[in-house]
Amino acid sequence: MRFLFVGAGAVGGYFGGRLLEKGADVAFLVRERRKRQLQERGLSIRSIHGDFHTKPKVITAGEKAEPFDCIVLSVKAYHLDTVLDSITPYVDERTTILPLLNGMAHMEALFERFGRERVLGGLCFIESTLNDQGEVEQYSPRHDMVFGEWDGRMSERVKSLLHEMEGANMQARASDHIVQEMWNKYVFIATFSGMTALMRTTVGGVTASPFGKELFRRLLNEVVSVARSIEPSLSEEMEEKIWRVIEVQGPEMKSSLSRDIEKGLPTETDHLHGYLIRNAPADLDLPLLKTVYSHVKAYEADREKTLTR
Ligand SMILES: NC(=O)C1=CN([C@@H]2O[C@H](COP(=O)(O)OP(=O)(O)OC[C@H]3O[C@@H](n4cnc5c(N)ncnc54)[C@H](OP(=O)(O)O)[C@@H]3O)[C@@H](O)[C@H]2O)C=CC1
Ligand SMILES: CC(C)(CO)C(=O)C(=O)O
Repeated sequence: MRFLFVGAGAVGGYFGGRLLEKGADVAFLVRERRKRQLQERGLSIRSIHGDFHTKPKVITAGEKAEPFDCIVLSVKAYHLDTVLDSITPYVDERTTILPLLNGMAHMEALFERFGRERVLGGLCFIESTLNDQGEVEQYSPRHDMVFGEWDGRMSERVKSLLHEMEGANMQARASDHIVQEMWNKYVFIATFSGMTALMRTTVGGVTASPFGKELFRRLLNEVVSVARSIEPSLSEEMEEKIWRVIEVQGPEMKSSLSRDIEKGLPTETDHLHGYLIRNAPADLDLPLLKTVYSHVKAYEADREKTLTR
């Protein structure tokens, strides 16, 4: 199976690298600067699960290549529009598109562009980042990728993807309820990234602060209320289950959105928090979610001003 990972960042670089390590056929679609970096220094993973270094195959948008069997999307949400155009030449009837982005809004764009039958649901649970040398640093015990058909079928393509990933130094799992799992992850990350970004600290820093735990729980409650208004099939127990997941995170854990703020980069708050607010019923009171969103948007506006000065 030929894989194309779109973006060789924290997530794509990690999972694409792990598949290369096991001998899979993987190429990365990257932009010029990252291409030069990967050609000069190679792809390096520094991880609690073991380091790995390789010289990967890289292509840039527009370069000639046969369509791929599986295109894994691992870019930030605000790069998705450009990426949809870039991958179109590499998609044909054999291609499966597997997005690993946090959130849900990208699914609508993918279904619209490529048709539902081309796209799997997907998510990952991993804490990783690119350091200033362009190496992937990976910290969390979990390095999980989950994917599945939108209707829950255990299809042949899901089985063969799983087969390709077997034996790689990562946890790959097929899900027969990927919609619920993606929402669970979305609710988790909207809450987790929201609180850690708002308070500019780790999960342990939030919960040790005077009202941190209480605010965390209230934000979770708001996010679950919106999620269940958008997707009524979501289970009633999800709030309790996600709270338990938040509670067992290591105290040093941070979100990729917080790391982006620390690095002075744009964030996915429009995709994560903005999407929920835009799609919430008008009478739902969302004071904490709106505080998170306004806070991160204010950071983004200041960042823009500094860049244009
Ligand atoms: N990091 C984490 O711990 C986790 C992240 N996620 C989610 O995974 C997704 C990806 O995040 P993450 O890997 O952290 O992000 P990164 O910013 O680390 O990586 C994204 C990569 O995409 C590349 N890119 C951007 N535009 C293009 C383009 N047009 N063509 C090719 N490559 C492009 C960027 O390359 P460059 O700018 O160098 O050109 C960058 O290296 C997000 O939705 C995030 O929320 C989910 C779970 C955990
Ligand atoms: C919280 C975490 C690390 C879990 O995968 C994540 O999804 C993110 O930071 O974007």
